[in-house]
This record gives sequence, structure tokens and C-alpha cells, in this order.
Amino acid sequence: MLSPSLECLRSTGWTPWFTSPHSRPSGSLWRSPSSTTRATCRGTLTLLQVMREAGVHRLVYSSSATVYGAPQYLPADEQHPTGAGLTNPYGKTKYFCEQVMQDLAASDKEWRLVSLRYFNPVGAHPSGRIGEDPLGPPNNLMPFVAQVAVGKREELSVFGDDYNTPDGTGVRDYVHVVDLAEGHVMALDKAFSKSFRGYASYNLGTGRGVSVLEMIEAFCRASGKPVPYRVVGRRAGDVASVVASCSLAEEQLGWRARRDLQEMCEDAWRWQKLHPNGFRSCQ
Ligand SMILES: O=c1ccn([C@@H]2O[C@H](COP(=O)(O)OP(=O)(O)O[C@H]3O[C@H](CO)[C@H](O)[C@H](O)[C@H]3O)[C@@H](O)[C@H]2O)c(=O)[nH]1
Repeated sequence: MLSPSLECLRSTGWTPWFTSPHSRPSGSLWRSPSSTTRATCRGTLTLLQVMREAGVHRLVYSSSATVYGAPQYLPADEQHPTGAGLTNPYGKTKYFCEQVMQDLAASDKEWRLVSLRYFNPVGAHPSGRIGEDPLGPPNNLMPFVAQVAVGKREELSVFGDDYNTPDGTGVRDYVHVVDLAEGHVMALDKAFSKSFRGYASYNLGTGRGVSVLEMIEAFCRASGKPVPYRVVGRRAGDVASVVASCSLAEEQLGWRARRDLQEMCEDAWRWQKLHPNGFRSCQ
């Protein structure tokens, strides 16, 4: 099983490797906890093992703000405790993988491991040619809102309006996928910088909290379409608010999110409008 990957790593020589965040389950964060654990943990452990065998020691890792669980303070910086009070199995797997990488870096000075803690990636490429194409009903907020706006779904279920937030709905730190992509380029520079060894994690967000209702409003403005919604009960594993402090990424990677909520909605809408059936519309 390891040989093709090993060959691939050897042939690319020094190229660092990313792990995909796609090990996130497509349904609820609680669905199939064993397959989530298998995909995230086994995938990461296998990759690290193959990298070591191939003599490749640089990695930019896709982690998640879920490692902070229900945050004890906001905005959450990288010093915020991780692993305590994790609210779903996905968060536990990301926490575990971060711990493994820290141990690895402590045991062998060759490693240069950069973990990026994504907050809530949304939006699409501004060309409208690359976007999110969930299989089945979207689990995440923005793709669901986009599918309601384009008429594929009747209404959005808002999961709870009794949180301790300004309008009672969940608050998240949404970050444009192109900003996120740029963060990876900066992280690569870090992994290759002469002064860096070991392990480091960085938050990638905007530092701005947006509620579910604010997101609906912004999307209606960007699309010119109505987004009917109905408030239902809370979703298991959700927390009230998660907002990033991104000053470490700015200081050490030179990265800062530059795109605002309106741009996130406009780009997501362009993709959705041009490709109502996702990549199947491209054929
Ligand atoms: O149909 C929906 C979907 C979501 N929400 C609400 O919208 C907010 C955002 O929910 P998402 O599912 O879009 O995102 P999460 O915050 O649950 O999870 C995301 O952020 C996490 C970090 O905080 C992880 O990175 C995870 O992989 C990523 O999907 C939450 O308040 C949620 O309750 C709804 O009201 N209705």
C-alpha cells in the first residue's frame, strides 16, 4: 500500500505535502465517527510515515478551529487550550493529529510542520469556474444558502436562535477560500525558511464574527434572491461563537485575510448561478 506513495514522494524530492481537509465528513460531524477517525487519523499517520521513509520532512497540514472546542475566550488565539471540551469526533481527530505532529517534531529536528487551523472557509474562485459542489444536501451554511437562493432547495433550517450571541444565532469567522489558498503559499514559505524547524500552528480567519442571520442577509444582497428560512432546534456539536485572532499569522507568515463577507457571498453566488448542478454543469 505504501509503495506508490513512497515512489511519488521520492520522485518529487523536496516537495512538501498537504493533507486535504476533505476528511471532514460530508454529513453531520457526528455521523460515522469511526470512518471520520479512520480517514483523518489513519490518513495523516500513513502520510507522515511515508514522508519519513522518503526523507521528506516538510508538511503544511489542514487543521481546523474545531480543536478549540467551545472556546473559553474570543477571539481564540493559538495559545488557547486545545483538546478540552471538544464538541465532535472530527475535532478530536484533528486535535490528535496535531499532537502527533508536535511529538514528531520534538523527537526529530528534521521536521518542519506547519498546521493551519481553518475557521469557516467559504466563497469560490472569482472566475466562477471553481467552487464547492457538495454531494447530497450541504452540511455547511453557505452552500446551503446558495442552493436555496438558486432554487434547488426550498428553505434553510437555522439551527437555533437561542445562543448567547447578539441575534441568538451561531456566530462564525468565515474566510474566503482564496485568502485561505494564499495562506497556504505563505505557510510553504515558512516551511522552507532557514530559520524554521519543528512545529507551528496558525489560525486562518478574518477575526470578524458573522451570525447565521447576517450571512443570510449578505447572501440575499449579493444574489438579489430571497433566502427563505425557518428556525429549528440546535444542531448537536455546534457552539455559540467561534472567532479567530489572526495576529500570529500576520506577524510570522505575513498573511492577512483581505476579502470581506460581501465578496465571499458574491463569489459563491457567481459559482452557484453559473453551475447550479456543480461540476456536472461543466460537462
Ligand atoms: O443548514 C445549516 C448549516 C449551518 N447552520 C449554522 O451555521 C453556522 C456555521 O455552520 P457550518 O456547518 O457552516 O460550519 P461549522 O462552524 O459547523 O464547521 C466549520 O467550522 C469548523 C471550525 O469551527 C470546522 O473547520 C468545520 O470543518 C467547518 O465545516 C453554525 O452556527 C450552524 O449551526 C445553520 O443554521 N443551518
